[in-house]
Amino acid sequence: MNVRGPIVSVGEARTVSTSYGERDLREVRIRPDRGAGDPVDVTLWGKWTETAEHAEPGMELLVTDPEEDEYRGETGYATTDESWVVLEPDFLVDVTGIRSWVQCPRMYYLNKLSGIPLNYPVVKGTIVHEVFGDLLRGMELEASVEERVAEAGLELGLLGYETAEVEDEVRRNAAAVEGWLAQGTLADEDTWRSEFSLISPTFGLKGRTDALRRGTPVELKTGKNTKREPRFHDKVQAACYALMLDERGVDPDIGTLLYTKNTALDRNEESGDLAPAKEFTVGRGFLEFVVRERNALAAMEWRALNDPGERPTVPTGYEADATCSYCFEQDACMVVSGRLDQESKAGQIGTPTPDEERDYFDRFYVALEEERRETHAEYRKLWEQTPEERAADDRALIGLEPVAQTEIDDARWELRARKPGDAVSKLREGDVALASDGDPVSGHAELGRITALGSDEVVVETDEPVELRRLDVYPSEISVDRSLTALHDAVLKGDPDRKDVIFGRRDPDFREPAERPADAPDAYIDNNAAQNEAVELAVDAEDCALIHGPPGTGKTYTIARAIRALVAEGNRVLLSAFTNRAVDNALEALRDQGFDDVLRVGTETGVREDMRDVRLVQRGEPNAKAAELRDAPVVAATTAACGSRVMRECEFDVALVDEASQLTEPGTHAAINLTDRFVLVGDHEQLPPVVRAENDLTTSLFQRLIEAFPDASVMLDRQYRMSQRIQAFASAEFYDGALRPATPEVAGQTLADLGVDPDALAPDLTGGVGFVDPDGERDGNRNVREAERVAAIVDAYVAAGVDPDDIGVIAPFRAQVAEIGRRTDVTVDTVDRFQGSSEAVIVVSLVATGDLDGPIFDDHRRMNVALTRAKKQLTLVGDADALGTDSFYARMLDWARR
Ligand SMILES: Nc1ncnc2c1ncn2[C@@H]1O[C@H](COP(=O)(O)OP(=O)(O)OP(=O)(O)O)[C@@H](O)[C@H]1O
Repeated sequence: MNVRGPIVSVGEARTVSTSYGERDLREVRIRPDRGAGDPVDVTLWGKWTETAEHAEPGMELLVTDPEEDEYRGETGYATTDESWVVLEPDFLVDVTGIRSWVQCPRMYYLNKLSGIPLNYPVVKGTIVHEVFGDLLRGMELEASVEERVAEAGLELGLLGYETAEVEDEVRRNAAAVEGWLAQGTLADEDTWRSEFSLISPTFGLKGRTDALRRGTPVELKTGKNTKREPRFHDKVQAACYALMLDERGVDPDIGTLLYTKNTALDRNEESGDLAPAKEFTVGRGFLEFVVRERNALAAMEWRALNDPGERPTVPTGYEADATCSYCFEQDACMVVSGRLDQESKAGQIGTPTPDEERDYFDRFYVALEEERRETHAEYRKLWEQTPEERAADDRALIGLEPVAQTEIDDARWELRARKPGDAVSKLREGDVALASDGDPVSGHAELGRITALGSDEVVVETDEPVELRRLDVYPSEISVDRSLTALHDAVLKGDPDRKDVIFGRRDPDFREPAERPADAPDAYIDNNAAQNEAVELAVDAEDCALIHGPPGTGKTYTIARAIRALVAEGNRVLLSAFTNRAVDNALEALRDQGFDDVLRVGTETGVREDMRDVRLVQRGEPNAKAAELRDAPVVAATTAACGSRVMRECEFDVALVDEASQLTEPGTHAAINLTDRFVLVGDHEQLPPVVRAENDLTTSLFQRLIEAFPDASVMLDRQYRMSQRIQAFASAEFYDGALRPATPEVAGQTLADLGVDPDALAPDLTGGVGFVDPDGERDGNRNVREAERVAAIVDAYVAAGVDPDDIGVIAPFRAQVAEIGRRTDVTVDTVDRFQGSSEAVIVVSLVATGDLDGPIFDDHRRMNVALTRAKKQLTLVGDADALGTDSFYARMLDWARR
């Protein structure tokens, strides 16, 4: 039994005499049942009073296995010897975070800001870990070393290392692992598991242990340790895994640390215990210590968001006993403290950044931490929802039947499973997802990438084999982590000149046309004045340029032309976008325009097949690999990839960022931090940034800058997609009537162009735009009658001769997407999934009846996207009465019925 709920008040610390002698206690009043119950007192005894010191009203407290007592007719609870006390259990702390927190809380904070930089110890450590995994899987040492070092070719090359020296060092480190594994008692492979992901709902922990040996955690360290005992913070890390295993009912009594450098030490020079493997007993007291430290961390993070002070709470370093002068991070710590004017045990150097920059940093730091909470809330659904609820929520594919597990290249696994025919979810090919044996929390789960997702089969690639019975959406924190780093780099390392523009202290500068190179063409694009102006703005920008591109106005085409012009002037260009799709589309446009000298950075499954020939493969000879990346005139990667440790090492003259209106400010910084100048391309009248939290992250840097500096922007006003009739409404409502068809052919498109006889169709399905009211009934997020009607409309178009590939259906909710998908074979998806694409014929299912309740209808930008996907025929299906309740939708209805 547990008690759990938000804290109402925290009592004073007291000492009382008991039959066991003097004992400390502290009473905390909570509202049990997660706030639903009447307040009760929970007495925290002994060392748990330390956790009470961090507790504040509003935080959530969990006490496991408490003792229940009655006092003056009131029920109360008290900790027992079996109890764990956890603050903010919903805040999932990463084990590596606890490890650095124990060294120094401020180091934990600094690590969040700086991310994992590219340096040799990190790369070498990764290689040794991979070799460790290979050895556990029975691979031969030499083959593994060669393979893993080759795979790290790019990173090693960027760091200036040669293959032979790295192989040599890895071999010496790996010898420790091999020697240890060779000891007879460890030979039984079944007792081993390499790399095991663990999540703990009770302790609010998550992480990935290097290995499990007979259920006990083994951690690999590439450093040396000549003491008998493992290092303290290494033990903390192993103990966190022990806690998570404990929650699964395993009772790991020992933890093992493997210091691989020990075998490489010279016995004549080093004294002490040179054995690489050090074991320690995982005692209850130590585990409790780890939980208390985790609680202190979670409490600090809670305060960062909830304390009323002007600035978010961050650790100062005074919380730790550590000596700053011994700390490797001392310099970085002092710089951050100095620039952000933060209190710090290490002291400060440098002058603080201006107020507006610190305010900006604080605002986005908090916004990103809020986003992290939202991500944790997604994690929670993994254990709070039943598999059926998760499936109904489109967040999981359940009931999969494993068909095959095949070992493929690089010691990876391909898992194949049969999937029930009607199962649908948010998951798409290329997504990273959590593959599990049916229970992603207490069973066996591995992260993998979906490589194929057909109507009755799913294929996933993972590092370790799993019985694939369930596949869950994986709520990754990587975007938050990389955004924090990008924020840090932008504010603390950013060029002052750039910051003057970003913070509105001056207008962006542009070169005079006369200063263009003599061989620059008179016009970059001769059939579209706005596009030509956009390219001019891009090549002349000394800070930034903003290209506003409504639907189908040739953003991609213009980006490609601008890149060619910039390269012709000798610039090295970074091409980026929010999605892989947009990056590949821009590359395709570049190649269509005859420019091929590009390098695509991305994972194999992320990059579209026809762009794989220009994809940067990390594997290879270090120098050659580094040169490939450093010398490419155009490098293309998503903004998420721009935040990777490899890309953070790169420099460019100019960044062109597509879909910039869908990026948060920190997400945009990730790309533009790498460059001198930048060009943002987007449309703030279409979908805003994709975030879970409602805060500053919902406005893009693109939108903020275009509103601040209209003179640095141009709007592309000729569209190449929609007929005159289709574009009219969007043009009037979103673009002040400025959007026009680019040519008479575009304006005059009709269904007849597809060889269809319009007379064969009902009148409301022709004429460019039509409206059908099927008299349906909304039920939750679906409307069955409407779905039937939509399918019938699609059938009518097909019967009239439209190719099913030329038809798309858009619905506002996934439930309705599924409802329609069951009744037709054409592409059916949500608005968000349709952004950036188009079809000859689009049918939109509006679902709502009676009123327009729901966030979908509040954001007109979403509707703008839905209404601007069709080229020749757009048919809206919905309830006329519901649409009539809102003036915007009433105007839409008038237009559709005209
Ligand atoms: N100046 C031009 N001359 C001729 N064709 C053009 C021109 N600009 C764009 N196009 C064509 O118009 C079509 C749409 O262009 P593009 O794909 O670049 O639009 P987009 O704005 O990126 O679209 P989306 O709104 O989907 O992002 C393409 O077929 C492209 O080749």
